[in-house]
Order: sequence, then C-alpha cells, then structure tokens
Amino acid sequence: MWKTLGCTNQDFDGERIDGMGKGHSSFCRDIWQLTKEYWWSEEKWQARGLLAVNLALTLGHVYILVLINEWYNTFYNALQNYDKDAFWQALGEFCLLAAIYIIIAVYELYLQQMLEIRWRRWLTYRYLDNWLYKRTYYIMQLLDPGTDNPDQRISEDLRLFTAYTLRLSLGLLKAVVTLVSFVAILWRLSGPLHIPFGAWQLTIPGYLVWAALAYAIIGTWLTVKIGRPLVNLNFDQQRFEADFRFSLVRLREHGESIAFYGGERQEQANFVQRFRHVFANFWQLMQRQKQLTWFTSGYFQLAIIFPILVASPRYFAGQIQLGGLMQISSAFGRVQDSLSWIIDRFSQLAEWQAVVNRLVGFINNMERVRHICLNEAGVRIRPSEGATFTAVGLNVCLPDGRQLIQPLALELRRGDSLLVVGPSGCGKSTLLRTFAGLWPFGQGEIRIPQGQRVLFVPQKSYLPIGTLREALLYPKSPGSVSDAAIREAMDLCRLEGFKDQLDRVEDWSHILSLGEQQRVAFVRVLLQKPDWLFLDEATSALDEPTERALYKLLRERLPQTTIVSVGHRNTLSSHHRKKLAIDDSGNWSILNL
Ligand SMILES: Nc1ncnc2c1ncn2[C@@H]1O[C@H](COP(=O)(O)OP(=O)(O)OP(=O)(O)O)[C@@H](O)[C@H]1O
Repeated sequence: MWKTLGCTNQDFDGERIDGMGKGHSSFCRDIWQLTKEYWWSEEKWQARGLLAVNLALTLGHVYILVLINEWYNTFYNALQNYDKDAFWQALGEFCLLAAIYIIIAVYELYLQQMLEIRWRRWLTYRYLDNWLYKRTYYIMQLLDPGTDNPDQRISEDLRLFTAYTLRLSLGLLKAVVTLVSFVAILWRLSGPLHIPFGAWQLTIPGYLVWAALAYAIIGTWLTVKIGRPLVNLNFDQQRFEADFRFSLVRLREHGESIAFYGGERQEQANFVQRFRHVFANFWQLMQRQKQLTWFTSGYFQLAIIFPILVASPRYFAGQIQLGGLMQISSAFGRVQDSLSWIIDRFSQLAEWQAVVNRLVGFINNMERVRHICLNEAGVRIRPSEGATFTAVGLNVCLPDGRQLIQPLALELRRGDSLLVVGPSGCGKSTLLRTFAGLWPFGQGEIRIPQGQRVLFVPQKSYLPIGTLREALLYPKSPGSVSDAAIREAMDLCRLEGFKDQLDRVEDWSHILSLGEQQRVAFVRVLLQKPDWLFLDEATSALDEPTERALYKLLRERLPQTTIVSVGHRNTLSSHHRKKLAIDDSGNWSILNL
C-alpha cells in the first residue's frame, strides 16, 4: 500500500556527490539554479549596480597592471643607461600608478564583500522560508534522513557559496582579461626563436608566448589531476565537522539527563567516534594537499627564473635591453599567473563545487518532500463543511508501511471531549500527529473545520530561549497579549511564583520543572483560546489534584473547545465524555463515559 503512495522514507537516499565526475554541464546548471533568482529578485538593481562597479574595478585593476608593466621597461632602461632624469620621472610615475592601484584594490575588496553579504542575506532568508514552509524541517526528518545538518547548509554553505561564486567568477574574469592583455605584450616583446636543424632552421614566432602557454597548461593539467579527490574530501570534512559539533551541542542540551545517568563515558566514546571521522578524513585531505603543495610550490619557484631563462638568448644577443628583459619577466609572470589561476584556486574550486552540490541537494530535497506530502501523502487533510472534525477511513502506518491503527472513523463536535487510551507504542501520539497533518504515512481523510484555531500540546512543550513572557506566549509575539491577562492565566495555572519574572531571559526548559513546563502549556491554551485542543500526555508530570484543577479550568473557561487527550492515567476518564481505546494490534473502539 505505502509503496504506491510513495509515502515512505525509503524513497530518499540523500543527494549523491560525484565530485568533478558530476559533469560540467550539470555543475553549471546547479550554479545557475542557485544564482538566477537573486539577480532577478526585488534587490536586482542594487545587485546589478554593485556587480557593474565590481566589474569596472576589476578591469581597471588589469589596466593599471599593464601600465606598471610598461613602466618596468622605462625604469630599468633608465637604470641601465645611468639616466638620472628618466629615473626620477619614472619614480614619479610609479607613485601615481601605485596610488591608483591602492584605491582600486581597497574598493574592489570592499564592494565585493558588500555584494557578498547582501546576496548571502537574500539567500539565507529564502532558505529559511523554504525550510520552515509547511513544516518542511519536520517532514524532512521523517522522509529524507539523507539531508544531513541543514543548519550547517544554511549558515556555513551559503556563506561559502556567495563568497566563492563572486571571488571565483570575478577572479576568472580578471585572469582572462590579464591573459589577453599580457599575451599581446609578450608577443610584441618576444620576437622569433631560431632553432637550427643541421642545414635547416626552425623559426618560432612569438616563442615566449608559446613557452608561457605550455608552462601554464602543463601545470594546470597536472594540478587538476592531483587535486581532483579534494572535492569529495572537502564535502565529507564539512559533514564530519558538523556531526561532531552537533553531538557536542546535544550534550549541552541534555546535560542534566546525561549527568543523572552518569553517561559521560558513553558520551566520550560517542565524541571520540565522531572525531575519528573528522581526523581520518582530514588526514586524507592533508595527504592530498601535501601532494598538491609539493607540486604547486615547485611550480611557482620555477616560474621565477623560467621567463628570464627563456628570454636570456635575446638579451645576450643584444636584441633587448635590461628594461625589455624585466618587462618580459613581468609579462610572462602575468600570463602564467592568469593561466595558472586554476592551479592557485583548485582547492577553492573543489570546495565551491562541494558547497554547490550540498545546497542544490538541500533545496531539491525540500521541494521533493513537500511535493510528496502535498500530492502523494496517503492521509489527506481537507476543510470540513460543518463545525465537525471528521476522520474517514483513517489508516495510520509506520514509515516502513506497517499498519499501526485499523481504519478509523471518528466524528467530533464543538465542546466534545475524547480520551485516547491504549498500551504504550500502540500509536496514540502518532494518531495526534496525523490529526495535526505532521504524519503523512497511511491512507484516508481528515476534515477539519475551516478558519478555527487548532492547538496541539505535546508532553514536553518547546520553550524558546528568551523572556518568560515569550515562552508563555509562544508562538504568538510578545506584544500580542497584555501582561494583566498573562498574570491572570499564570495565577489560574498555578504559576504565580513566576509572575514577577516575565522579563527574565533564560533557557526556561532547563529551569522549569517538567510539571511547571506543562503548566506553561496550559497558560498558552488559556491565552490562545483554541476551538480544537489536542493534548498528548500534557498532564503526565502533574499531581492528580492539579490535573483535575486544570481540566476543570478548561471546561469553565473554554466550554466550546473540543478536547482530545492522550494519556495513561485512569483519572483522566472523569474529564472526558468519550473514550477511544486502541489495542496492540491497532483495533479500536469508542465508548461513552
Ligand atoms: N519517526 C518514526 N519512525 C519510525 N517509527 C516511529 C516513528 N515515530 C514513532 N514510531 C513508532 O510508532 C509506534 C507508535 O508510537 P507512538 O509514539 O504513537 O506510541 P504511543 O502509543 O503514543 O506510545 P506511548 O504511550 O509510549 O507514548 C512506536 O512503535 C514507535 O516506535
């Protein structure tokens, strides 16, 4: 049954990472998918304007480099010719060029960073919207365990993506323009090379250009070959680091429970185990980077003397002066720099590709789980026509397709109260999740009255870190209810001891007892006044008199509210009019109390 519905988490195996082997066209498609929306968004004019200024500065940068290269010729010739006037004039020119260069360099970085952070802000909000939309964050946990650490993707990967995309694409542009400009200069300075072959003579025009091209292309090819495994290694490194960090955060979150159990040894073993992955992967990364560094540093050292070596025959033949030799050396360096740009950036390109894979995988999987839930979920939630809550042929299953509860038919009217009972693990909480539209596994239909307030209260309610007022009103905003109303609800729910602490900022889940946290949930109920209230063992940590008082309060204050409670205690029966009993095999019956 579940296979035809497609509603099982076995449909997902996470995104596949093929690294460089993924294919350039699909990589470009991925980049385009991530990039296009911002440049056509409501921020497009600011973004495009900033990009245009960045492009102009990049081109200006290259132009200044060309002028400085020309300056080499003048300056070294002045030195060689002992020409003092030309020397001072060249120094003056240099000061001017250097001043312009500094201004361009400062604003190039500043405006690029401005564009980076604006783009990151836009993408972060978009990813957050997507992640929170229609409870995608929760459904992903059920349907798509392959998407690891979404938090890291939103905080870290988006930062890297915007930084790399801008730096690498502007860097590429600079490299191409520099290459074209300096190849032209090198060609002009180079002259032909004559190689004698017995009676014949081989003439290579512009031989310095060919030497620079050959040097850089061979170097680039070797670097790509050596550095290719870095793509997957970087991807894994990010994942292992995030897993390790997350396990540390869990210790902090569950510190008390772990301390009661004395689970430090177990936790330590868990940390060590996770850190082993970090270590082992980093070790491989190191080895690979070592190989790459052997190569690249040798390559760059050789690049210092290589141009002088190849241009020296013309110098010693008296065809060029010292200024020409120095200009050749500088131009050769620029050609080689821009061609071997990929060498310098290889590990960044690898990481960039890993980041793009992760982000595209994340956004596609978010869309996929939402699509499945909207179109293929077995349990459909529809608005009901009257003021009744109805479940029709509701078949609740586990993610692997096993049936939990036999097809259920249920009708609840305004003011009704239903207690759901059954042995532990029979599916009571899962039934409430299904009512809330959080559980897509199964079949059937739920009809919920439209435009009415529905509130689900779990055994342990979420308490945000912040003021007690925020915790009491969650998810409403702090200004939405008066302090007088909050204090009155606190009195009624026996939280009067905290009335003067509404502004205290704390992690309240670590301060309030479980019973107090359950009373906070009842304050929320009184303040939010839902029409339909679902309570999942919401009074399990309270003593019986307090439980009785709170249910009495609900009846007095919210007489029209329909209450569905899940619980094990016999005392709960007296607060409800109907009982839904479920057994271990998923059979059910409804009794009047
Ligand atoms: N995300 C999940 N993936 C797989 N199985 C799950 C998941 N969530 C719950 N289950 C299983 O579904 C079954 C029903 O769980 P549920 O929490 O609904 O039981 P319950 O009747 O509320 O139990 P209790 O009375 O102990 O709270 C259990 O066997 C549980 O292990």
